Amino acid sequence: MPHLDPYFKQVDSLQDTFIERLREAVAIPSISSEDERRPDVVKMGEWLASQIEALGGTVEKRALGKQPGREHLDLPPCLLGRYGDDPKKPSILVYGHYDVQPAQKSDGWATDPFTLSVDEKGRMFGRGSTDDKGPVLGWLNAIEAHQKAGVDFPVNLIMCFEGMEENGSEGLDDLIAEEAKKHFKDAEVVCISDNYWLGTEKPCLTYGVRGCNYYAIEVSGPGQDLHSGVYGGVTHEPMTDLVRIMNSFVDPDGKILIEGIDELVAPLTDEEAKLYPPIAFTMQDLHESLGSSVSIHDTKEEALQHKMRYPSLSLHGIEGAFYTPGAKTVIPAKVTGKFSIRTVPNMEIDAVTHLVEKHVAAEWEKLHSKNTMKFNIVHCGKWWVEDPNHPNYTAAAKAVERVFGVKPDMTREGGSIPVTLTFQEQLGKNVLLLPMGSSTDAAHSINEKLDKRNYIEGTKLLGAYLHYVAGELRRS
Ligand SMILES: NCC(=O)N[C@@H](Cc1c[nH]cn1)C(=O)O
Ligand SMILES: [Zn+2]
Ligand SMILES: [Zn+2]
Repeated sequence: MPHLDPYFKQVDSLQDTFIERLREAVAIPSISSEDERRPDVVKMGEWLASQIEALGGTVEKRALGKQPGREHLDLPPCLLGRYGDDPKKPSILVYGHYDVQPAQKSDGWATDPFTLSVDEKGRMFGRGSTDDKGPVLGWLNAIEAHQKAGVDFPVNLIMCFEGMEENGSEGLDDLIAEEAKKHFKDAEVVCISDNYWLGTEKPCLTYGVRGCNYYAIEVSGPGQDLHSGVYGGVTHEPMTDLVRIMNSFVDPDGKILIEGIDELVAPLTDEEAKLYPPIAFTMQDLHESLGSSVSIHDTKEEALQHKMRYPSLSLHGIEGAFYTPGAKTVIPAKVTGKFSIRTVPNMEIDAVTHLVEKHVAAEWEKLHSKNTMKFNIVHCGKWWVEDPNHPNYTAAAKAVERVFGVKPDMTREGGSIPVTLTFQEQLGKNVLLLPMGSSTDAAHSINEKLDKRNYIEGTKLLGAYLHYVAGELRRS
């Protein structure tokens, strides 16, 4: 059993330093989906690179070219980092992202999203705190605590930190393919900390994610926005057309109404059904993380299956619509509806797109509208499922037991991290998701937070995992 107590003690005594590090990171509004924030994404990448270098690591800031479809924008660099180069130690690849989802105080945040605010319960609020700045910094914190505790770092750490994860990971697949036999060549396994526990108490190891096919439908007609009193009733309205189409995708119980989608889903076997009852999760956990009791399903097993192994379709928004307070009597001239499908085994990206496109065309036909409709694919990433009976998972389970005193749940994540599949396919190595945050962290939502306990114990966990995985890999 690795001698980890001096490391754990050092993590405890450095907690204020680690929180300051997170405060600095959260203060950089690295929103990858907003053009005007692109310099902040670049700034965040530079800040992160300087943190790695200050700890004695090396970093190459790899340019990824222009953003496809938005050629006026340079993609933010992907950081290819390394800490340690000892041929006697195994090399472990860790991935994370330094970009974040959009956030504005006016969305309903209780505090400024880009100022880390720690409350009396130790909840650290701020955009990116849990997704994914806190977990990324966890790896750096682990390095620092090893150095200050005088504990030998057990592995060579190969790092891949990108700045476009929340915007389709543009450019990353090509880079990974290019670097598979170079920067990533020594990596024996991959570990990613970018998802969440199912509840608030019990850690989990995650061996699957859903994919995400993201689409947009643009409907336009009038040459400009119109007065509804003057033109209402005499023109086809883009919003009316769009809402009809958007309304045809899914029923209020979440059932996808696009013909052929259900047939693409792998059936639930008796053996798989047995995996859900032992998972430590309650409907109360779900309601707590939802912030209310609006769940569709009544049992935890159904809820877990619909999060982990069935697809879902969500409507995200309508660009061009009138949405501010007040009663503007406008007919918007052009509106773009955005929606996505979370995909699962055995749904192939192109097969899903084909069915969606066919459905949209059929619904459009029914409208007999003189407006113009365009269907666009925004980005697609495939689902991923890994073999959890691998030393990588054995090591992580031992680390969880050591730090938290419990055996982790084995889960599949409802969200999407397409790079999991890319690493699995391009490197041919086992990939593990080892989350730091909990179910109540509100990633992507207002008041995103990371609990101090999850950050500090999570830092211990990431460090402990590196010791255990080094041991397991030596054994196998
Ligand atoms: N923490 C992972 C995460 O939040 N992933 C995003 C990825 C994505 C897909 N389309 C846009 N972003 C997710 O929404 O699951
Ligand atoms: Zn993330
Ligand atoms: Zn995210």
